[in-house]
Amino acid sequence: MADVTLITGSTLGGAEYVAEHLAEKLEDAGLSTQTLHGPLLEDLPIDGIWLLITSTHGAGDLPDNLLPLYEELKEQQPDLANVRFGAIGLGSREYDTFCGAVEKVETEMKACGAQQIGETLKINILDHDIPEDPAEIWLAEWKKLL
Ligand SMILES: Cc1cc2nc3c(=O)[nH]c(=O)nc-3n(C[C@H](O)[C@H](O)[C@H](O)COP(=O)(O)O)c2cc1C
Repeated sequence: MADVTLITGSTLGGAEYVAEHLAEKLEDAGLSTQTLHGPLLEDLPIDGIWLLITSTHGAGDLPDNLLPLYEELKEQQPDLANVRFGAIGLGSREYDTFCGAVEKVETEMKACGAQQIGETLKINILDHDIPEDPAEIWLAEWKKLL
């Protein structure tokens, strides 16, 4: 099992680029990683460390590729007491539902007993042309908490 499992939800690819960048940084720091774009529960280790990175679409909705996992968490309520997780959202302040998807995922992870490491980073793409930059800064602090 990898030290950190990165899980993405993305429609246009932005969250996937962020995940790939952060996976590289984690590997540089000597941690092993696995990156899964829109996995199902059965694809995931139910212990260890997850790093969830998702954009928001529709009106505060999850990207289509992360929706099945989110629904599994809601409906099956798997026991995630041995999972610790970090969370990053990509969104735009143009919307009232800024980063609504990552908030939903965070709530559901906690409802399943997972313990959050650090605070959720919400990246406003209007302020950051390159979302990898704030994500990398956040990661440097997050890594210290592992
Ligand atoms: C149709 C559409 C709806 C969106 N709705 C929201 C929203 O409700 N809240 C938000 O914070 N961002 C919203 N966004 C902004 C996206 O989350 C943002 O562009 C993000 O960088 C896309 O990342 P992705 O390439 O990983 O899908 C929306 C974007 C589009 C195109």
